[in-house]
Amino acid sequence: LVSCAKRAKTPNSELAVCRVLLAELEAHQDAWPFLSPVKLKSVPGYRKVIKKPMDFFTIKEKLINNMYLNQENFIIDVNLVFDNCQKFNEDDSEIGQAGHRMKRFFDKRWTELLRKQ
Ligand SMILES: Oc1ccc2c(c1)N[C@H](O)CC2
Repeated sequence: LVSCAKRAKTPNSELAVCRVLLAELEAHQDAWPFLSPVKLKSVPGYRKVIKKPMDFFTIKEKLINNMYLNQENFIIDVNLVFDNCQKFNEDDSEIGQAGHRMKRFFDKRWTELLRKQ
């Protein structure tokens, strides 16, 4: 998907935490709405409403291709997944609730992992 990326300068340890975090997000039972890109052709309005689509598969591709210059850019992309979800889905919808649970999980885990460093 993304191959000719600029080589990252992020120290390996920072990227290792991002890989651990992403693996936990992908394994979460509420991850199903976020595992792959939203099919823009089959979801009316999504392309117009959501300016920057993002998902866990795309984030994994970017990690593999060293496209994150630092941990912060990784966290910005993960939060983009949840912000897009809150924008497009009602809070009391299935996907809306999954997004809130995933965001709470992510916020807890990255502070735990980063506070340990
Ligand atoms: O009813 C539907 C149908 C498709 C989607 C959603 C809701 N929400 C997702 O955020 C984007 C994809």
